[in-house]
Amino acid sequence: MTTRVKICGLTRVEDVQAAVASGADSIGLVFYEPSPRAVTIEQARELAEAVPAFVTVTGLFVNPASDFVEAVLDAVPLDLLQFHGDETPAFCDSFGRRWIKAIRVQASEQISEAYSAYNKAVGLLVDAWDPNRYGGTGQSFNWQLIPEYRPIPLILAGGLSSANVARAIEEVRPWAVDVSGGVELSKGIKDATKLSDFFKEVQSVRKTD
Ligand SMILES: O=C(O)c1ccccc1NCC(=O)[C@H](O)[C@H](O)COP(=O)(O)O
Repeated sequence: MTTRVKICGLTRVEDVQAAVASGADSIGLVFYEPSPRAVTIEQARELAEAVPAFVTVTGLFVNPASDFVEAVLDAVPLDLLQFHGDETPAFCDSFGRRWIKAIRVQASEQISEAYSAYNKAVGLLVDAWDPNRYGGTGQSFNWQLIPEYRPIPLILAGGLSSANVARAIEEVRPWAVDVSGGVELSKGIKDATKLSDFFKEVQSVRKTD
């Protein structure tokens, strides 16, 4: 099976272009001010305009106010919403858009519970737990905690890079992988060589399937 790739935390048009040229299926824009990868609505619109047909734009939020999500949706052509905080299923479902729920994994049961609770999501993103940060930590977690039963497509995130993504795909068999820090030069600035190396590794598994 082909593994999709989302590149998250883009802040520059040239990085969007490099990610798309490398083969990204989705571009993630962070609408969470404390993040070093946060974009303004104006910046996001410019970045989204650089995304061609058949590549999706995902807007990432952490415990946002409804009004803020609505304001972003009014200005930026987002294909998907990604909720990375403690949002309820009803909140995630209240915008009339397709959405992904992200959880920070500490135990296997958490994933099964999230599958039941967020059953209207189009993807469940599993990321590393960090007591102080909601995501983009550059840390991986114990992939053995991920159950085989996946009623909703599983997106693997957390500390992925060209050094471990092929092994991650072989071991976890996710629907998609999501990466931010592993393809960066510095926070919010992507590195074209790291992007290209990342995709080569993903491709290497695709070829052996
Ligand atoms: O990227 C951030 O700064 C961020 C901040 C708060 C919540 C989520 C955030 N990023 C979410 C992502 O989708 C990242 O791609 C994911 O957490 C993996 O990040 P990394 O471990 O750096 O690859």
